[in-house]
Amino acid sequence: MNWDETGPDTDERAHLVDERLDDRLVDAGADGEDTAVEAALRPKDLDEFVGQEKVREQLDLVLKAALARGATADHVLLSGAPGLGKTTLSMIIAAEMNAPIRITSGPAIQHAGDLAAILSSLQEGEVLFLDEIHRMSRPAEEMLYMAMEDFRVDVIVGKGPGATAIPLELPPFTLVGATTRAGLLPPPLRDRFGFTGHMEFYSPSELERVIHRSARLLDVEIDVVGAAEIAGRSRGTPRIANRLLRRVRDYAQVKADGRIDQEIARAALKVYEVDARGLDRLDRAVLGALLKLFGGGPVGLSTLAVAVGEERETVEEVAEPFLVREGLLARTPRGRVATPAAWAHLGLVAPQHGGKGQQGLFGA
Ligand SMILES: Nc1ncnc2c1ncn2[C@@H]1O[C@H](COP(=O)(O)OP(=O)(O)OP(=O)(O)O)[C@@H](O)[C@H]1O
Ligand SMILES: [Mg+2]
Repeated sequence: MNWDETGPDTDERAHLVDERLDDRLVDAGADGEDTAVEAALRPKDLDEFVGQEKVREQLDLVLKAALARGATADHVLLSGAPGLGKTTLSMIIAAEMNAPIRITSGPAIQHAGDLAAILSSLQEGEVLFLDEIHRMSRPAEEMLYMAMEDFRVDVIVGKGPGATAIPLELPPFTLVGATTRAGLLPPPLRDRFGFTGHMEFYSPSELERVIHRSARLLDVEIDVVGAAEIAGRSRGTPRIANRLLRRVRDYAQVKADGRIDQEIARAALKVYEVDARGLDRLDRAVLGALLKLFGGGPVGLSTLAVAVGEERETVEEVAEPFLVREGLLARTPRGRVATPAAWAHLGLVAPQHGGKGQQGLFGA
């Protein structure tokens, strides 16, 4: 039997993975605590927004030009991994345009009627932020095409053969769509955005600036090396940087005088098992199994998952993306393979022949 046919479907899988992510300090998704404090840490205008130079510069032009023309800004699509600042940027767009913002998300719009209700209540120039836009229902998506292009929706009245479409004019508005999966957007939708900003991972020095800024807002004293230490472990993601900062602050308050320096940051992140490159226990378990049990691979995903006592999905979707991004692990047609950097990172010595021992063929 094919595992894929009997395994959980995509939604169940996402749920499984979500649960698994909940207790991870280095997960880029927002947890309850993040949501509560993020509002306070969000930059309020483009100047305060750290990094993303290209997107910022391009967006600045789009917005300034619209303001100068006294027009509503073009629709904006923001794509990028979780925690890189899409929601933040959408709020900045509204602020820069001196416009109100309405916030909703793809999963919240089940029926086209839900979207019609939102669209028809927009004010002129309002920013509509549609988070997770790739998760909208098909009929809503089609309604959105027309709304974006012609500022018009057809409201269907009645059912069956007697149903009639009543066209409804909409005031001009700016749609800001956000997605972590730009590839899942149907091309007709993607094409209707006047501007698409791809958010990149942040450099360590950009994250240092994020950390210093947040520390100021949280009223925490932190020195340059302490901030660098946290930045280096934040996986290129401001949300993780802010979260690690809060955990290090806890440690500094309980174990020291509240000030954060390199020593405090290191000791705190040791307690939370986030290593110098930002790998946590799960990441290291996967990498450790690959190296110690399978000689660096190649080994199949299922075998690797069993070896670390995790679900396949957890290994594939939670641990691997970052390991691949860091150049520690490669996915090959024959299975998972560790890179020389992985051996070095775990302080192990690779066997001769580049680690492609015969034992690796078992799981492939
Ligand atoms: N460029 C930035 N400068 C400073 N802080 C930032 C920046 N980008 C993001 N942050 C901080 O990171 C946190 C997460 O950002 P945000 O919620 O905008 O991410 P997101 O891309 O919308 O994530 P998700 O995909 O999970 O919705 C915010 O609290 C914000 O303070
Ligand atoms: Mg968001």
